[in-house]
Amino acid sequence: MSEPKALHFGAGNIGRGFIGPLLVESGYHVVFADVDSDTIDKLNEAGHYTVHIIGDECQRQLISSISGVLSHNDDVLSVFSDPTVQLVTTAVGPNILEKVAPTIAKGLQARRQAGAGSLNIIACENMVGQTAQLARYVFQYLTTEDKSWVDAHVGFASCSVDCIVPPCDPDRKTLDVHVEDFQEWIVDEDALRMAIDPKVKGMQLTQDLDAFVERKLFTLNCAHAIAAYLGYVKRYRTVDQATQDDQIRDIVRGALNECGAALIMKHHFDRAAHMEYIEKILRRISDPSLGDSVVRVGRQPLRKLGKTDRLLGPANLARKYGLPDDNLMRGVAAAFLYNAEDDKEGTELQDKVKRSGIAKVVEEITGYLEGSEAHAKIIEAYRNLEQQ
Ligand SMILES: NC(=O)C1=CN([C@@H]2O[C@H](COP(=O)(O)OP(=O)(O)OC[C@H]3O[C@@H](n4cnc5c(N)ncnc54)[C@H](O)[C@@H]3O)[C@@H](O)[C@H]2O)C=CC1
Ligand SMILES: O=P(O)(O)OC[C@H]1O[C@](O)(CO)[C@@H](O)[C@@H]1O
Repeated sequence: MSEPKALHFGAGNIGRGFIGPLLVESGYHVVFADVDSDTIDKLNEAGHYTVHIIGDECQRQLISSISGVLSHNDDVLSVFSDPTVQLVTTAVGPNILEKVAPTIAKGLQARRQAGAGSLNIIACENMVGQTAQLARYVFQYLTTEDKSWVDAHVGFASCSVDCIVPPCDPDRKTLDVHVEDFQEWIVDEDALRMAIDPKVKGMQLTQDLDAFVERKLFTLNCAHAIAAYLGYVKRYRTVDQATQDDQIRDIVRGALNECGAALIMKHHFDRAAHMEYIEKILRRISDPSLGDSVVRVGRQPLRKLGKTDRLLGPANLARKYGLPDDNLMRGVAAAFLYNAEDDKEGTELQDKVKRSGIAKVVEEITGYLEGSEAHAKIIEAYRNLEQQ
């Protein structure tokens, strides 16, 4: 039997640092598909790279059994037609799913024509229901005949993916990556079309994905985003520097307690275990050895201000249960001040504020009407932060 393969879109930090290594360790040959030709050339020329695991002892892991294809040419279609490829993953960024969908649709069509059998697809992006969203995009490009084949043969499984992989070499002179030693990948078992074989080390399957996704996005990503946005306002460079600031740390911890109370109510999490989870996350994001910049963690503020994303998602949940939300609202307010250089969404947000005024923009983005209690809290926090 030939070596099993997995096709992974996005040879970036999480692709090279987390998803790729787990697949390789589990016995897969990983074909990375990316738009960046330089990265693809390097992957094919070197055939390996090193993952540096940041922890008490810095460990190294050599990743081989890898290759690369450009994601926008026909080579990637022949990977879809290969029956030894039974798993396709992505880590390209939530806003890019729409762009990879036509290629995935063509790939699935090629697979059907080649009679290469069933397949599972798992998008590993930080958002609620990322693979279901990808499936909706893909279906727009399928014929009726292809749609019924895909329905019967392709599993689109959403997941929660948690491992901090800060960029260690933004210019990608080397393919090496630095990753933290915490790893969690939880996949919706019910959405798989076939068993994942070989099993992927470290991949947990669940029938209760929503609880895991909200626990992670509304805790790790919420804390991270609030620390990054408040850190940006106070001109800290890294998230760990921001969390050393007592005022920021209190707001982040307060926000996690507010959201934690709501998550415990909704998902019936064990309170003590959830409190431990919060503490662990505060320790993780405060680790100076990650050197994670506030501009990486805060990138794309409009996406992060989405109604089900890491800031408004927890704020809405707390409000739904009539629970305190003051710290969450401070985090939301800080996001409205984000204007990092080279961040198109930051620029777009600040242009909107200049054109329409903060009150209108808060109403438009959050859905909280001017004059409501929630809206007033955000504006008050925004005005206070503006003074800093
Ligand atoms: N870095 C991290 O610690 C974590 C990231 N994530 C999620 O993983 C996703 C990727 O994040 P990172 O790896 O940090 O970003 P990144 O920017 O390092 O990697 C994204 C990769 O996608 C590639 N790409 C862009 N457009 C593409 C296209 N049309 N087709 C194929 N490849 C394309 C880029 O060239 C780049 O190599 C995001 O959704 C993020 O939220 C999730 C958990 C952890
Ligand atoms: O990747 P995004 O969604 O832009 O957000 C950055 C976040 O993702 C992570 O990289 C990993 O979950 C976190 O470090 C951070 O909260």
